[in-house]
Amino acid sequence: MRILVFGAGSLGTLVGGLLASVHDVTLVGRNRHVSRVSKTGLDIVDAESAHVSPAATTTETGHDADLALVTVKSFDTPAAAEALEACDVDAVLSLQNGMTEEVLESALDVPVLAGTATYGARLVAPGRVECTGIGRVVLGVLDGGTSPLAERVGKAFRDAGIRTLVAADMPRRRWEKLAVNAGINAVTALSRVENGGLAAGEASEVAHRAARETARVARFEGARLPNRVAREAIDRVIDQTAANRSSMLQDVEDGKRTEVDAINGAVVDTAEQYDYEVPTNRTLAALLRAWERGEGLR
Ligand SMILES: NC(=O)C1=CN([C@@H]2O[C@H](COP(=O)(O)OP(=O)(O)OC[C@H]3O[C@@H](n4cnc5c(N)ncnc54)[C@H](OP(=O)(O)O)[C@@H]3O)[C@@H](O)[C@H]2O)C=CC1
Ligand SMILES: CC(C)(CO)C(=O)C(=O)O
Repeated sequence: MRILVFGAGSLGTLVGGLLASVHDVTLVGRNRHVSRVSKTGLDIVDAESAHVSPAATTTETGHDADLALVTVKSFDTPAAAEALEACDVDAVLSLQNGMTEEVLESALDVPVLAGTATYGARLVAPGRVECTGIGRVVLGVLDGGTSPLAERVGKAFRDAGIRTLVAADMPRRRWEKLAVNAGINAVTALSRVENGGLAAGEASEVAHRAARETARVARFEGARLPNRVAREAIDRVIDQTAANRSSMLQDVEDGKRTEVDAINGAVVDTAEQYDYEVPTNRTLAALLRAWERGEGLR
């Protein structure tokens, strides 16, 4: 399969690098990283280990591929969609956190698959990515159900050794992931604790309230996500990733823009459509945006 990875940062480089062992992969990313990959290849280290040589470029448009994998941060999705409009790709798959697939779907006239990834990735130097945890990719049809395209993409991922599930219930899974991220990411970023710090105590209660609100909004949207399932999901992730510093905590520590708009902000925006109040998500979003507007960003 010819695969274009749009956004060769941590996750895109890891997944694109793994795919490159059996597929024809082009990474679209930033200068120092892509020029190192073009010259000497890419090292994948830690939980996965490989040396691969995908094509790599800073050129965003004019590519021809069977699949474009979108792995930019959520706030860069509109720009990614605009660039992909000027490419010839047959299908798109997002592995981003937050509700980004709708942005891609409204801008592009090719099928957009939904995806979630629980692999851990960190681009530690140009041409070198750490796999900090082997997780799983779950992908499928955005509105649910099955399709030959989703099966073909799932097989392409599995052929490359990536643990992958093709799921027919992506709407529920996306909301479940959003509930987990709405609870864990903002709370760990604001309280500066690792995920395990939310196992008990006041911050844990805030995280659970945010997840519960998200589950309620998911049900308004027609997703089958009872509060109990959302609670079990967040508890499971807190337990399994206790030592993790969430991606939003890392962004705050690095003085970088966060994905709050696509996570807690998306919960608030959707809740408004149903005249439903989500005070915990609203507060978390307001505090993170205040940090972003203030002295926080470098
Ligand atoms: N890292 C992980 O372990 C996981 C990440 N995710 C999700 O995956 C997504 C990506 O995360 P992550 O990989 O960590 O983020 P990164 O910031 O490491 O990667 C995104 C990369 O895309 C680049 N980029 C943005 N716009 C363009 C463009 N127009 N052309 C070329 N390159 C571009 C960015 O460059 P620049 O910074 O210079 O703009 C950056 O290098 C997020 O939604 C995240 O939540 C999900 C699961 C795990
Ligand atoms: C699941 C979780 C919370 C793991 O840290 C994550 O997705 C993130 O940090 O963005």
